[in-house]
Amino acid sequence: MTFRVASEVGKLRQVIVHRPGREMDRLTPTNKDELLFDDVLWTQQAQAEHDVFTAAMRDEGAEVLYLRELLAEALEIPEARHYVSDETFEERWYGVTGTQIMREYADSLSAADLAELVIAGVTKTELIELTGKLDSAYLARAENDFMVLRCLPNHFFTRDPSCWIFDGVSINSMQKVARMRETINLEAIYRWHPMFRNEGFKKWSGGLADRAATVEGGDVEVIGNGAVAIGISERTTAAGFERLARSLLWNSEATRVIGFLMKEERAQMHLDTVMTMVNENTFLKYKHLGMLPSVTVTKGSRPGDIEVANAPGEDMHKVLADALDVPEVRILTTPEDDFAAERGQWNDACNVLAIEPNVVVAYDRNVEANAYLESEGVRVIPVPGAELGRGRGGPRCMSCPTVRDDI
Ligand SMILES: NC(=[NH2+])NCCC[C@H](N)C(=O)O
Repeated sequence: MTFRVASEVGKLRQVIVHRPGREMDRLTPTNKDELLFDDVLWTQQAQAEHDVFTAAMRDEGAEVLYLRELLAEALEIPEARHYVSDETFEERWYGVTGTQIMREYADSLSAADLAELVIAGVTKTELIELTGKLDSAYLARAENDFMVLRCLPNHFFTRDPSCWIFDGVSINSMQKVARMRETINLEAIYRWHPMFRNEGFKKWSGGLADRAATVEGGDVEVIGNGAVAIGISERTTAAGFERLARSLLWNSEATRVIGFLMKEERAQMHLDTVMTMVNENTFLKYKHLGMLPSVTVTKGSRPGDIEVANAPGEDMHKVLADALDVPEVRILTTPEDDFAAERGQWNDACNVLAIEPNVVVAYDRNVEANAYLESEGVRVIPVPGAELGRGRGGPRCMSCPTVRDDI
């Protein structure tokens, strides 16, 4: 299968997901905010919900790949192992001896256990039990239940640390400390996993090396007709946006890259929390999103140059229509009162995953939004999300499509 995603809605063929695991058991009321969750999760129930989600995608013909397995398989390759260990166990975080202690322990593990360690993290008490060592300023300072290596509970939002755009992938530098190490794991998978390492796909970004120029996949929508829409948001910076746009315009089939200027707030951290596509020219849009001002980037005249054109908020729908080369786009906004709209958006009512045009996966709890979509001719495949949704992400966030049919 050739890795390629040139549309938000082309038939979904292959997708990377992560089934929540032991990392979720590390979430507590004390650390949840820092770890970007609004509540602690019932892990087994979250897993059961996730299994329904993956079954739904399989039933519709998509191949489901698990990040944990991909990572464990990649880590069988010595170079991948070195890369992940070097980047994960970093002196600048854990000091000289803390790093040594963790690194020695990591080196003793099988590939599968190392994958588990970098996802689930480890507490001070566990590390001392496992290694018998504690002579380190970093460890001495930490409380016993402190995660000396943080867990990565947001890994099941596979949309964000990497995203496919046309025939390449953007491996993303993440905005929040809680998610930065996810990038390392994706980098290892794409560079060394046997499924990817000999494929000639392109890389649009520099991963960790992009540092402050962050981009998160939840902001990136390949809307079609060579156009990409990106939220410049709480998570994707203007710099990250322009650098990705330049890379796409000069190296891919992208003809324009639109940046929507979003509010910086948690409820709408990514573009896909407020607007997703349900078919080639139809967007499901949050009632209170309003009209977003935008910047459209096209190729400049000299190689590597880009040109930026501003458009005011009132042009938002026209900007989308022009990009798709249609007279107008269809905007679906659930007709409901302001309370229901705000509650729905909080529960990812707008974060649907298209399986093909007019077929989407959505959380079952968003009853009004789903009924409205059905009334507009969209088949909704409902999946439970009472636990999963506590991390503020829905079906689109939980999926990283690697192959979709072209439209
Ligand atoms: N594509 C998305 N909307 N992802 C949602 C990610 C939610 C996650 N808790 C975070 O704050 O990063």
